[in-house]
Amino acid sequence: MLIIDGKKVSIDLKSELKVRVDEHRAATGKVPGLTVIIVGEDPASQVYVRNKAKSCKETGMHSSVIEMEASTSEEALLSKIRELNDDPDVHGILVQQPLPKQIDEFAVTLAIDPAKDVDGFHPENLGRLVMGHLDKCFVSCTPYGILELLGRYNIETKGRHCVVVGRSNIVGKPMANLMLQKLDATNCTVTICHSATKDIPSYTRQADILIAAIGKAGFITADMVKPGAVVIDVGINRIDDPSTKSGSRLVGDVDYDGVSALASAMTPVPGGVGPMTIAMLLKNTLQSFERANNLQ
Ligand SMILES: NC(=O)C1=CN([C@@H]2O[C@H](COP(=O)(O)OP(=O)(O)OC[C@H]3O[C@@H](n4cnc5c(N)ncnc54)[C@H](OP(=O)(O)O)[C@@H]3O)[C@@H](O)[C@H]2O)C=CC1
Ligand SMILES: Nc1nc(=O)c2c([nH]1)NC[C@@H]1CN(c3ccc(C(=O)N[C@@H](CCC(=O)O)C(=O)O)cc3)C=[N+]21
Ligand SMILES: [Mg+2]
Repeated sequence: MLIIDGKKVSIDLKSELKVRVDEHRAATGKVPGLTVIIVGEDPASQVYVRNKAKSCKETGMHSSVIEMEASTSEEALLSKIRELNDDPDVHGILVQQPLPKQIDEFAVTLAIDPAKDVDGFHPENLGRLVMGHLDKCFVSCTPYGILELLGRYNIETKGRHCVVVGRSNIVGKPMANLMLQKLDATNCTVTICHSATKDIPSYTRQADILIAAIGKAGFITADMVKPGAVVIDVGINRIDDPSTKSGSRLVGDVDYDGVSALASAMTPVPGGVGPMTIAMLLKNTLQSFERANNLQ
C-alpha cells in the first residue's frame, strides 16, 4: 500500500512557492499578504490559524491575524472585511469557520471580494469551478490539495469512479465538481453520498477513488472499500486516548488499519490532506498577488 504523504508534498510545494515569492520581492519589493480573521476562542481553530501564519512566514509571505471577540456582531465583522477588501497590501482574506451563531456564514462569504477569496468559498469562485473556468477562480483549498496529491502521485483519474462521502459547501461539493471536470487530471464519473443516502456501502464499494469528508471517526471500514481503491481521508476527528500524553489524538473518517490492508494508496491522518490544505491556501494567496500585480 502506497502512503500518500501530504506532509512531504506540502513541504515541497511550500519551497516551490518560496522561490516565486523571493523572485517577486526582488523584482517588485512586494510580497503576497494573507489576513486571517478568527472570531472567538475555539482551541482547534486557534491551532489551524497558528499553523497558517507559520506556513506563511516559511514561504516569505506576509501574514496577519485579526482576533475578534466571540460576541462580535455580524456588522462589525462585515465592516472589517470591507476594510480588508480595500487594502492593496492584503491579497488573501480568510475568515476561520465555524463562526459564532449570531453571525451568518453566508453573508460573510458574500462580503469577501472574490479576487481575495483564497478559500474559494464565494459563489463566484464556486460557480466558476462548477462551470470549468478554473484558471479564473480560486479552488477551495482542501479539494485543490487533494487534486495536487493525486497528480503528484500519478493516480489515474480519467473514466474512473470517484465516490465522495459528504456534501458540504467547503469540501464535498467542490471536491465532487472538481473530479467531474473535463480535464486530464480529473474526468471521473462521480457519485456523492450524504446522510440521507440509503445503503452507503453499496456506493463506496464501487469507488476506484473514495473521498471521505464526513466528520465521523472511522466511518469508512474495510467492508465498504473495493480492493485496490485509492482512499483519501479528509476527516479530522479528535478522540480520547488515555495512552497518549495529551489524552487524545487525531484520527480521520477512515478506519486506517482495516482499510490500509486492501487499499492501493491512502492518505494518513495526520499528515495527509490537512497540510495540503494550508499549502494550497498559500498557493492561492500567491496567485491573488500575481493577478493583482499583472505578474502572470
Ligand atoms: N483536512 C482538512 O484540511 C479539512 C478537514 N476537514 C474535516 O473534514 C470533515 C468534514 O468537514 P466538512 O465538510 O466541513 O463537514 P460538514 O459537517 O459540513 O459536512 C459533513 C458531511 O457529511 C455528511 N454526513 C454526516 N454524517 C453522515 C452519515 N452518518 N452518513 C453519511 N453522510 C454523513 C453530512 O451530510 P448532510 O449534508 O446530509 O448533513 C455532510 O454532507 C470534518 O472532520 C472536518 O474537520 C474539513 C475541512 C478541511
Ligand atoms: N475559512 C476556513 N477555511 C478553512 O480551510 C478551514 C476553516 N475555515 N475551518 C476549519 C477547517 C479545517 N481545516 C484544516 C486545515 C489544516 C489542517 C491540518 O493541518 N491538519 C494537520 C494536523 C493539525 C493538528 O495537529 O491539529 C494534519 O492533518 O496533519 C486541518 C484542518 C481548514 N479549515
Ligand atoms: Mg462545515
